[in-house]
Amino acid sequence: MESVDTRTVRIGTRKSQLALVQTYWIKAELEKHFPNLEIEVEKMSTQGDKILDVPLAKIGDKGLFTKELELGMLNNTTDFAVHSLKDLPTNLPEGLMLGCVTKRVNPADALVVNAKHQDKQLETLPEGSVIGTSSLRRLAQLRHHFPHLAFKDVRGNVNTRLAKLDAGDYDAIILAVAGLERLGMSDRIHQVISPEISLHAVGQGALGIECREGDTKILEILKVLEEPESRDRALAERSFLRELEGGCQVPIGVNTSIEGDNLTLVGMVASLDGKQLLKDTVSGNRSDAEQLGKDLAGKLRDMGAGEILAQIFAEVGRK
Ligand SMILES: NCc1[nH]cc(CCC(=O)O)c1CC(=O)O
Repeated sequence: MESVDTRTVRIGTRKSQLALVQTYWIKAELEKHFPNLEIEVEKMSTQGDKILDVPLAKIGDKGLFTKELELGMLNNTTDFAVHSLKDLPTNLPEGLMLGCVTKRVNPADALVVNAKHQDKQLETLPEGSVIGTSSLRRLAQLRHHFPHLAFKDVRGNVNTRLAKLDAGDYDAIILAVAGLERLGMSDRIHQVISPEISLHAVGQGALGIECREGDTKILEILKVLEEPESRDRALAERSFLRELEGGCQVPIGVNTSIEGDNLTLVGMVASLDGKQLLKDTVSGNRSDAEQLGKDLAGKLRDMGAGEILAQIFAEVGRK
């Protein structure tokens, strides 16, 4: 059999700083395992990178950050794409698959504050403080716990958002811990938000590598990057989201943990005003990860999640 490291491998990536950091990390890891592998990086612009003046929730999220990368794989100009797993839709185009989930870093959200609030926490920010977030999930949960705060959309990559915060457009913004850490900006993490306050997005903190279905050589190469716990947790979380038919831009949050063979999945669905917040937990063998996600979705549906989501799709003006 021909060895896996005798062909050139081409990685497709977005051009944002975070995407490039993640892609070059994957490239370096693969080069450690396969010193003879030739790896090229193909930088592409996605719709999500181009449309910067419309709130994310209004555009919808069906592959906003992934479509162009997927076309590259389908027409064989690239072999795989590195995504923040949370940006990867739960249903992939025909012919493509989630080939690998890498070891997850801290999946929590972080509060980042304007300098004038250095001495404050989420709990002590003054009434009316303006919090920047483009995520309905963060919005709904924070409104639920802190109805006295004000919320405003913020778009752009991490650097753009931080610049707007520092310029005084916001009192604080919410960003993923993982993104800030990967960009070497851990010093901006003012407070790590606990799961009791805000459950994170499905897949947050892990990288997902998408590739052609049945491309055994690429799948063989990607195996060295796979981390079983992160993979099982991601499968449970993605199955939960898929079952509720929500993308990244719906107020759905999760938290997962594994102890021994037991996987616990916490999930929530909230209304945009934060007044309704449904939350429940399932637990079972990690080999049934996807079934656990479905079970939890069923539980939340029984509690009324379907009505909350239908209301949101009507409000946001799509579906
Ligand atoms: N939607 C943008 C996006 N996609 C992935 C991350 C952070 C890294 C991660 O969650 O893995 C971010 C920025 C953010 O939410 O702050």
